[in-house]
Amino acid sequence: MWLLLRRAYPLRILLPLRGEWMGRRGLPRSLAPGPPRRRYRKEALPALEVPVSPVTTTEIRQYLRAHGIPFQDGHSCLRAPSPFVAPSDIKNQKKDATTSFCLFIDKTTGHFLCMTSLAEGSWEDLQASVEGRGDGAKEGILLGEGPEAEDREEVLRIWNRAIPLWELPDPQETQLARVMFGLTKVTDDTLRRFNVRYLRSTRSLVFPWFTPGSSGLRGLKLLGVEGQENGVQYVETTIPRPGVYHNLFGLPLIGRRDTEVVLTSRELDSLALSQSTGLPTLSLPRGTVCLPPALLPYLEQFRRIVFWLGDDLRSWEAAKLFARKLNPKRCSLVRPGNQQPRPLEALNQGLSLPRILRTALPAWHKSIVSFRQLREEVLGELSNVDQAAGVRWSRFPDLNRLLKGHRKGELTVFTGPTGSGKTTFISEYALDLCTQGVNTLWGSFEISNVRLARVMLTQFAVTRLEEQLDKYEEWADRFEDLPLYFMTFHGQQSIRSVIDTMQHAVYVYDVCHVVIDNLQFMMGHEQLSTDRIAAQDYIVGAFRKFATDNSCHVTLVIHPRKEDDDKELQTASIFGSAKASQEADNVLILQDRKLVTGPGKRYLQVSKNRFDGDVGVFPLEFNKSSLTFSIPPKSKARLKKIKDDNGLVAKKSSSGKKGSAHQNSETCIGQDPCQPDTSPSSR
Ligand SMILES: Nc1ncnc2c1ncn2[C@@H]1O[C@H](COP(=O)(O)OP(=O)(O)OP(=O)(O)O)[C@@H](O)[C@H]1O
Repeated sequence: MWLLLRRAYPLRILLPLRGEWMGRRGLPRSLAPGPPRRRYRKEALPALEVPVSPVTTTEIRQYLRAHGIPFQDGHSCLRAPSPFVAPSDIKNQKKDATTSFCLFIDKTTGHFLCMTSLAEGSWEDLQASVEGRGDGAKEGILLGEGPEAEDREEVLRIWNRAIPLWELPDPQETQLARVMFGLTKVTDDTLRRFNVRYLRSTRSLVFPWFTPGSSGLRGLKLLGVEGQENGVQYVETTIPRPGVYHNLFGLPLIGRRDTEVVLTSRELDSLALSQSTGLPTLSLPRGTVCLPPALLPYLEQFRRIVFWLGDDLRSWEAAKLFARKLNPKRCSLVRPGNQQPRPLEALNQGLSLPRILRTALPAWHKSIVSFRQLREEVLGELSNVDQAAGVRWSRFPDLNRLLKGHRKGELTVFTGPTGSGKTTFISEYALDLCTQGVNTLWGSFEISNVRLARVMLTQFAVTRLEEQLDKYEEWADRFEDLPLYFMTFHGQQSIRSVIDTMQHAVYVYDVCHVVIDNLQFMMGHEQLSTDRIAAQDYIVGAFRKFATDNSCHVTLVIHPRKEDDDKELQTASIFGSAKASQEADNVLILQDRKLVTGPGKRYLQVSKNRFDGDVGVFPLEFNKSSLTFSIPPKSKARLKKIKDDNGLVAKKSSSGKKGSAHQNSETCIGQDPCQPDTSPSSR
C-alpha cells in the first residue's frame, strides 16, 4: 500500500477578503466553530515553493526513456503507466490506453497525478519512486485522500442540512432563491443533474466537489448573495480553503469520450450552458483568478476547449493566460461584449448560447498578426476603457489619477533615497493591489520575509499589532487568505534563478505582479562601474522581457546613484545608464528632500507614465504605528501642474478631473511642495 501523506500547499488564497459576517475558514458565523484553533507558526506566511532544480520537458522525456518507461505526448502533460496503482487494481480494470497510461506528468513542472489512485507529487517524488529509493514519506505519495477530518465533518454537516431547491417547503422561498441567484430559467432537472442544493440557514447555494471517479464528497462551495448599492454581489466560501479547493464543477458529468468542453468561471454559468447547449461544461474553482496546474490532467482529453469566462476585460485576459497553459492551439475564447454577456445572463436575456459559442475566436496567434486578428481585441479594450486602465488602488487615489491603474505586462521602476521608506511604501502599494485579487509574488532580497510580512500585516490591519496580540490570529487568518507569495531567496542571487522562480509562480499560481526589492542584489560582485552598468542593463532587459512575455507586471526597486544631498531625485538619478528608465513603462520616485515639511512626510513623484503620459507628484503622510503611507481620507489635496523634472515649480492649479492633465504634463497633488493654493479640493 502506498503511503498517503498530506502536504500543506504553499498557496494562500484568493477570495476577496471576506466580510465581517464570515468566521474562520470563511464559514458563515452561524456555522463557524468556536475560538480560533490555529496556533502561531513561524512559517505561517506563505513562501513560494520552487522545485529544487527546475525541470524541462526534454529532461522529463530523457529520464522516462532512460528508465524504459513508455509515454504519450499530451497537450500539457506526458502520460505514462502509473507506478502508483496496485496490480490488483489494474486487473480489475479494462486494459486500454486510458487506464494503463493513467499517470499524468506536467510538462512544465514535472508534477504528477495518477488518475486511478489519485496519488500526486513533485518530479523529485516521482523520480524517487521510479528508482525505488527513499522511505514512504520522501517518495511523497500525496493527497489521494479526501479532506481533513475537521473539514470532512463540516462538509457532511452542511451537505446533509442542504436540500434540493424544489424540496423547499415554501414555494415563495423557492421563488425568492431562484430570483436571488438568477436561476428562474434554470430547470429542476439541470439542478438535479449537477447535484446542486440549497442551505436555508445561510440562504446559500451549495455546489458539491465529488472525489473523481466516486461519489465521495471532497469539499463544497457555498454561494451567498449580498445586496449592494447597485445590484447584488455573490460571496463564495469553500471547504477546504480556496488554495486547495480544486473542484472542476461538472466533472462527474463528463464522459470519457467527450472531446470538447466549455470552461466557465462560475458554477451558475455552467448550469446555464449545459441546459442551453447540451455541451460538456466545467467551471473553474476560483473563476478568473487562477487555473491551478493540478487541474490540467482532467482537461487533457479535450481536443477543443472554449473559454467563456465572463463579460469583462479581466475575463478575457484571464482566458488568454489560461489558454497558454492548456496549449493555445486547442483553445478558443468567447469575447466579452454587450451582445455576449456571461452564460447565465445570456440565458436570462433569451440570447442563443450556441450562436455566441460559434463566435469564439481562436486563442492561437502566429508570430505575425494582421489587424483582422487584432480587431476584436482592440474593440474589447475600447469598449472597456476603465478596465483597460487596470486595477485601481484603493488606498492611493492620487496614484489612480496619474497612472490610472495597475496593468498587466508593464515594468515599473521605483527609486528613492537610501532609508527613505521605499520598501515600506512599495509593500503597501503591492498589498493594496493584492487585497483586490492581484496575485502577487515578492522577491525581498534585503530584508527577511518574516520582517517584510510583519510590515505588511501591520499595514493590512492598519494598526500596531504588537499592542493587540489577541487580535493576531484573526488578522493572520485573513492575511493568509491573500494571493500572496514570497520568494525564499535572501542576499545576492543570479538573475537566472530569480526569473526561473518568477516563471514558475506565473505558471503555478497565476501570479500577475512581481515585486523585486531590489535590483542591486542581482548585480553580482562586479567592481568596475562599467561592468556594473552593463550588468544592470542586462537585468533590466530580462525583467522587461519577462513582463511582456508573461503579461505580468514587474515592479523593480533600484537604488539611486549617489547625488548631492540637497538635490531632488530625477529619472536620471536612477543608478546606471538610461536603460532602466527607457525600458520602464512607469517610473516612480519617493522624494524626501527639500519637499519635507514635517517629520515622516514624503512625496511620490510619477516621472514617467507610458500609458497616458500624465506625470506629477503627491504627498504621502507616514503613520508610524500602522506603517502606512496612504493619505487619511479627510486630508485635503490639490492638483498642480509643475514644470519639469529638475525643479518642482508651481504654475497653476487644476481641478484634477479626468483629462485635465495632458500628455507629458506634470501634476502636483497636495499643498506642498507647491505654493499654498486656495482652489477647491479635487478630492
Ligand atoms: N516617511 C517615513 N518617516 C519616518 N520613518 C519612515 C518613513 N518611511 C519609512 N520609515 C521607517 O524607516 C525605516 C526604513 O524604511 P525602508 O526599509 O522602507 O527604507 P528603504 O528606502 O527601503 O531603505 P533602503 O534604502 O535601505 O532599501 C523603517 O523602519 C520604516 O518604518
